[in-house]
Amino acid sequence: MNILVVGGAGYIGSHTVNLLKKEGYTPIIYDNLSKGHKEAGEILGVKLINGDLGDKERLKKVFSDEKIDIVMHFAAFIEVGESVTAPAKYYNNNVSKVLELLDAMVESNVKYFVFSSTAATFGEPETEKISETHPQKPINPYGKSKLMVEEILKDYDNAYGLKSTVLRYFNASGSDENGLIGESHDPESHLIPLILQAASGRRKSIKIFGTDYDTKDGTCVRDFVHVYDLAKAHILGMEKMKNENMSLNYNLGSGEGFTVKEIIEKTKAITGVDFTVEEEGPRAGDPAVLVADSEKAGKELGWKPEYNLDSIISSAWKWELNRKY
Ligand SMILES: NC(=O)c1ccc[n+]([C@@H]2O[C@H](COP(=O)([O-])OP(=O)(O)OC[C@H]3O[C@@H](n4cnc5c(N)ncnc54)[C@H](O)[C@@H]3O)[C@@H](O)[C@H]2O)c1
Ligand SMILES: O=c1ccn([C@@H]2O[C@H](COP(=O)(O)OP(=O)(O)O[C@H]3O[C@H](CO)[C@H](O)[C@H](O)[C@H]3O)[C@@H](O)[C@H]2O)c(=O)[nH]1
Repeated sequence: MNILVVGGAGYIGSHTVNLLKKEGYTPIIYDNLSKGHKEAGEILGVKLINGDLGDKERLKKVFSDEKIDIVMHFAAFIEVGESVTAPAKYYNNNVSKVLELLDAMVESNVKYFVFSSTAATFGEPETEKISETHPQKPINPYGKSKLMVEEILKDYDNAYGLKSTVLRYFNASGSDENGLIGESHDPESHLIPLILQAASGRRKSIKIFGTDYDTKDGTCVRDFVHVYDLAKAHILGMEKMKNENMSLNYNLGSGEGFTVKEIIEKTKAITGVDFTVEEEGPRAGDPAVLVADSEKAGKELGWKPEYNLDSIISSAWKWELNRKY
């Protein structure tokens, strides 16, 4: 099966490419390298086409030349804070350009689409854990842009029969256990890689954003899920969507929340480094608690996260100490 992985030179896309290849699929990366790393394609030995998501004619040619069966779509801008100050950038890349990709698919008769959505489509949680039936009321343009695509996908299924699997990740973390590929965002805004940069000395400290939340130690609670567990869910979701010719959606997390302070303490224990921690005011747009209810993915896909928090942090630490890009 030939799978076009749009945004496959980025963090989650590249780990999914690696798993797809290991499991016998033929992934081809399509990425404009605005944020991704061409080294990921080279290290994994996978063809990388340098192209933009919004280039419909180019995509149609790629679909035909490479005989593409399925598209996995990871490409997006991903910083919540930036989306508040530069919404046009987010609606353009995360919504308008996705329409070009979807239209290229419809015109080329490519019928299956796997979409990277996010817990940020839910906004402030109304229940302890967030299941697929939780209301979707995003509180920032990033989350809104992802929800818009979810809605567009329902209409494209009704009108054109384009089937999609929507996967809403909670906090993706961890890197390849062998240190082959890993998380490398510029700028980095994610908690675990930033803590590890404080441990390795690339950063002088880690700042805690907010210590007065209504949680057990006053810091935010998040649900961390290993990037290879997410990659596995892409394969399971894709197979079910194709076999049953139906559109699907799942929330993907471990179901367990950890506070920011707990993550820092665990990282100190795993790395053996006692780095500086500073306390700051809260970051705009951060819900206090985000924890997934992933029972539906368990029941329907047989998906269960295999990596715990320790293996998430230690795989990311290995990468931090020996980064290839
Ligand atoms: N990282 C997380 O914790 C997280 C959580 C929930 C959802 N997501 C979603 O998962 C997806 C992947 O996230 P990531 O952390 O791997 O991000 P990333 O920035 O590492 O990867 C995105 C890739 O898309 C490419 N890209 C961006 N715009 C493009 C365009 N117009 N044309 C072609 N390529 C383009 C970039 O060059 C990059 O390689 C995103 O859609 C993100 O919204 C991520
Ligand atoms: O230096 C830092 C960085 C983060 N945090 C805190 O750590 C928690 C996690 O922050 P991240 O930026 O790592 O992750 P988010 O939960 O904000 O967001 C991530 O998950 C979301 C879904 O839950 C979105 O999909 C988004 O793209 C993705 O970055 C937050 O409480 C944040 O305030 C700190 O205290 N210090």
